[in-house]
Amino acid sequence: MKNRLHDYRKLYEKHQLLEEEIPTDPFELFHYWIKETETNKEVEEINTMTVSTVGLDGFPRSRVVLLKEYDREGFVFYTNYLSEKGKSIENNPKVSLTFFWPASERQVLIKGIARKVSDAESDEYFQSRPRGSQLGAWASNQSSVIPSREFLQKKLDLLEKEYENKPIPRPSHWGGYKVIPSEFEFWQGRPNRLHDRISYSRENELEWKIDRLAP
Ligand SMILES: Cc1cc2nc3c(=O)[nH]c(=O)nc-3n(C[C@H](O)[C@H](O)[C@H](O)COP(=O)(O)O)c2cc1C
Ligand code: PXP
Repeated sequence: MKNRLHDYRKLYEKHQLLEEEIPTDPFELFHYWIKETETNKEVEEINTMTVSTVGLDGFPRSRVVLLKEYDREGFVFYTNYLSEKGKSIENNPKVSLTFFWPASERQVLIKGIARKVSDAESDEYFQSRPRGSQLGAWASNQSSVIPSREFLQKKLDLLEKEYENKPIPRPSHWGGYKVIPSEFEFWQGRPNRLHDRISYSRENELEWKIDRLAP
């Protein structure tokens, strides 16, 4: 059976991205796009992004994570350092991030190097999480094969007892990565599939080369 999705057809026409209107600093444009998307209260989880890594087997692998912080240096997400992605990053820190905000017909691609954030930063973020999420980080040996759902639940039950009325420390294998970009691409959907694509490539600490790419 062939399932055709040919009739999904959306015309992108909400915005445009023109050279004369963009900042020289891609972080500024990213910030502007996030802030603008945030004003649309119908958009959920605008901080989701796809992080792609190169696996130990040489294959790329992508998964969604939550962007928790960004500044003029880079983009931070939190995860298990011993997960599949963690091991991949340790072996090859070259990653890409992809944001897709359908409501504003926009996509942002980022190419960069992932570096662990400091223990102090990871501690601070970990302590801000709900206790359930903190225990979840202890309970889940992320990416490993487990026998059943019950296995996880039992681990959680034991951890709840162990840490009852006690602060939960951050597992040393759980923390943040900051992706330091060397390239950004801002994609704005336009009619006739003739989208605007503006790329920023890092030239030095402060300067970026701006190019328009064919859609
Ligand atoms: C909306 C959403 C947000 C997620 N956020 C995170 C996150 O911030 N950190 C994380 O480790 N996994 C997050 N996940 C789970 C990952 O997609 C993935 O399943 C997990 O990190 C294991 O990936 P790996 O086995 O490739 O390392 C999220 C999944 C979804 C759908
Ligand atoms: C496995 C996993 N780890 C970490 C996170 C980040 O969660 P939090 O917002 O609690 O830090 C998520 C979000 O879905 C997740 O699924």
